[in-house]
Amino acid sequence: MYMQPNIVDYPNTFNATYPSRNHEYTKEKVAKMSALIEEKIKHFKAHPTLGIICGSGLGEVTKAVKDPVTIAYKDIPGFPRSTVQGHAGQFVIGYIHDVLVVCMQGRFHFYEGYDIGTCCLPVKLLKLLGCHSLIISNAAGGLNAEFNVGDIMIIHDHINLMGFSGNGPLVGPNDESWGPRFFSMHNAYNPAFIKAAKEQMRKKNMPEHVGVYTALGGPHFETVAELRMLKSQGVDAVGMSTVHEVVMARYLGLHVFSFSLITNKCPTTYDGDKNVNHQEVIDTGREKAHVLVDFVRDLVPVLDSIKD
Ligand SMILES: O=P(O)(O)O[C@H]1O[C@H](CO)[C@@H](O)[C@H]1O
Ligand code: HPA
Repeated sequence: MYMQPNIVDYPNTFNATYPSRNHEYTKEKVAKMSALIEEKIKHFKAHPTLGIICGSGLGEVTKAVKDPVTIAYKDIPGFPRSTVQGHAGQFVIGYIHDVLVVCMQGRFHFYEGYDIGTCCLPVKLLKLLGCHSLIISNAAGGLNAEFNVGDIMIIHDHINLMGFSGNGPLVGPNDESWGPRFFSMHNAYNPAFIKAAKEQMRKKNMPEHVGVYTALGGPHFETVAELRMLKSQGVDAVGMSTVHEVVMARYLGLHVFSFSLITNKCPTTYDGDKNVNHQEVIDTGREKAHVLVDFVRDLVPVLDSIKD
């Protein structure tokens, strides 16, 4: 769906149009959202330090949270709503071990009709709530032949296909008080976090998959020709999220750990009946919920203790 561009008065000369509404999410506006949440969690007498964005069907990760406070997105004025099955549309805030975490059960996707800046608003909110690091999870199709359905792949890099064509969250005026105009995406996925996660996987006898993720605009799944192209370019897992959230997180100076649950295999041949569908994605998430809960629960204190 094409979004009506937002028209903004650019100083002095002309009206510019921007594909991202990021610049509308000013410090003042996002701070109002953050204040509403802070009011509901003030009994913790601490601010959350780690944000967790739950992918499609991966909301059960919140089972690891003790004494949770739940806040619906609809109760935060100006915050978008989740429209996709498997995204409950609420914050779940509480402790995992001794780390106060904010989980987002539900993210926003470009294909829902949100511009790419709005898809990244949650990252700005998590920053203002006090998070120094994020765990960003997603459900993804596996392109790497070594991956089985139900495996976890640690993301060590991405290809920003939507950003390639100018559809990035930071296109438009920049407010330096959030972050710099230009910044590096080198090692955007924190190497120390990756090392710690691999150690967890080894201890748990999980396959230690590490790979490259890419996101397409969706909502349709990919053709065989598209998947073959992506595979030839080094992509291991395919989804419709995460990449732009990671761009926003790095812009804001947040440390990132990200992983995909491989919910389906991506078909790269025309034979057989290999139709990917969203129900399969959700079902795999539910079936693997116990693995995800265990993985995230043990990872949180380790990641929280790594400050750079
Ligand atoms: O990336 P998450 O939100 O996990 O969701 C993935 O699952 C959905 C497709 O089934 C798409 O939204 C894709 O991006
Ligand atoms: O195969 C897929 N393609 C794109 N997005 C996805 N999200 C889950 N599985 C997939």
